[in-house]
Amino acid sequence: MSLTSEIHISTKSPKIKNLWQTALHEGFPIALWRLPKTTEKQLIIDLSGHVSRTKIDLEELPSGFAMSPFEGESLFLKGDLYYRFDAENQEIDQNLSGTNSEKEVFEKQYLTYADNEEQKVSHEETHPNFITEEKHFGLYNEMLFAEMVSNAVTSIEQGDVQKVVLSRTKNVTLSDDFEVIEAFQKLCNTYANAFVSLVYLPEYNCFWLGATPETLVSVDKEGKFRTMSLAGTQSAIDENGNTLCINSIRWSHKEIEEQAFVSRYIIECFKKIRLREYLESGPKTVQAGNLMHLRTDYVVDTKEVNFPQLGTVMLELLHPTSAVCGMPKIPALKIIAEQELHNREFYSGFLGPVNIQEESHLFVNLRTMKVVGNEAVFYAGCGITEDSNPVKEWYETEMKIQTLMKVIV
Ligand SMILES: C=C(O[C@H]1C=CC=C(C(=O)O)[C@@H]1O)C(=O)O
Repeated sequence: MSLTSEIHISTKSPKIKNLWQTALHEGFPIALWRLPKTTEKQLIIDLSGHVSRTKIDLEELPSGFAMSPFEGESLFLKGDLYYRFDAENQEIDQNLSGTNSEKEVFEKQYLTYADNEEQKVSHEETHPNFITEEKHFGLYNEMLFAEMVSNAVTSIEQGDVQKVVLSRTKNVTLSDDFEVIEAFQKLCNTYANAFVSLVYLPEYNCFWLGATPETLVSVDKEGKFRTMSLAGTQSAIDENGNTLCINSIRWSHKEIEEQAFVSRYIIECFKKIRLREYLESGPKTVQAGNLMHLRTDYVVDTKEVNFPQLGTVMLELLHPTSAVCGMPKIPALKIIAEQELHNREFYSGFLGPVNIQEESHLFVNLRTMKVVGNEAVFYAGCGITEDSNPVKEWYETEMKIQTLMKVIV
C-alpha cells in the first residue's frame, strides 16, 4: 500500500485548509469536527507531535479530543491550539491551554503553506505507517460475508450468544482530485444531525473521516449525561429516490429485538452502579442520512443525583455496546475475532471532544473511513440475531458504506 498522502485542499476553507496543511507538514495530530445540529466547526492541534495513550477520564483530562479503537488503549490529542469557525468557515477566536505565542509561531509557520494551492503533502518518509496488517482488507464479497453471518447464526442457535455485530470493509482508490477538507465540508452540509469528524494521526500515517449518528456518552455544561441505544436499519429512500416519511416506517420483530438488546445492555450498566434516576424515551424511528434506525434516549441529571463522574464511569461500562459488539459481550468479541477478516482499528471505537467549552461529547465511530495515501477503507457492520438473513445483512452494510461514499467519492 502506498504510504504517500497527496492532499489537495479546498479554497473554500482557507484557514482550516492552512491549519490542516501545516499540521500535516509538521507532523502534529489534528482533529476537526462539527457537533450534531450545530454549524460551528472546531479544530484542535496537539503540538507535542504525538498522541498520548490514556484512560479517557473526563474529570482528569485537559481539553482535547479522544480517539479510541474498538479494542485497546484510547488515544488523546491535547488541545494545545484550539480554533472555532462559523458556518461560513470564518474564525471565531478562541484559545484553550495553548499560549498565544505558541499560536503565533504556528500561524507564522502556516503562512509558508498558505496560498500554495498546488502544494501536495507527503509524509511518507517522516511518519512510517506502523499499523500491522495481520488481517487483509477489502477482500469481502457477498458470499464470504453470507458465510460469516451463517456461522454467527449457528453460534446464536447453539446458545453461545444472543446477538453479535459483524462488520466488513470496502477498499476504494480515491481519485486524484479527492480533497479531504472538501469531503469533510460535504459531509457537514449533507448530514446536519451527525457528528462529522476528521482526525489525522501522524504516528499511524492516516486520517479518519466520518459522520456518525450514535452518541456514546455526552456530558454538557449543565451536567446532563446522555447516551442512546441505536440499532435496527432500513433504507430511508424509496425506489424512486424520495425520502420516506418517518411515520410510514414499520419495523420487523428482528429489528425491534436487535435494538432492545442495546437498550437492555445500557440499563444493565445503570443497574451495575445502582442508578435508577434515568429518563428513558423511545424507541422511536430516526433518520440518519440515507438510513432509518430505532433509537432510545437516556438522560441523567448528574447534579441532581450528585454523580459528577457518571460520564467517565458509564464510558468504561458501555464501550463497546451491543450496537457494535453483541450480547453477552465476551463471547460476542470472540466471534468477531474469529469471523472478521480485518482489524477494526478505530471503527466502532469512540471519538470526540473532551472538556471543550466545559462539555464532552463522545460518539461511536460509525459511518467512517480510513484514508491512507490514495486508498480509502470504508467500514460497516450489522447486528446479527437468530432471524438474520445473510443477503439482507450484506445489503445493509452496503447501504451503510454508501452513507459516506455517495457524498464524497
Ligand atoms: C455497526 C453499525 O451500526 C450500528 C448502529 C446502528 C444500527 C446498527 C444495525 O442495524 O445493525 C448497528 O448496530 C455500523 O454502522 O457499522
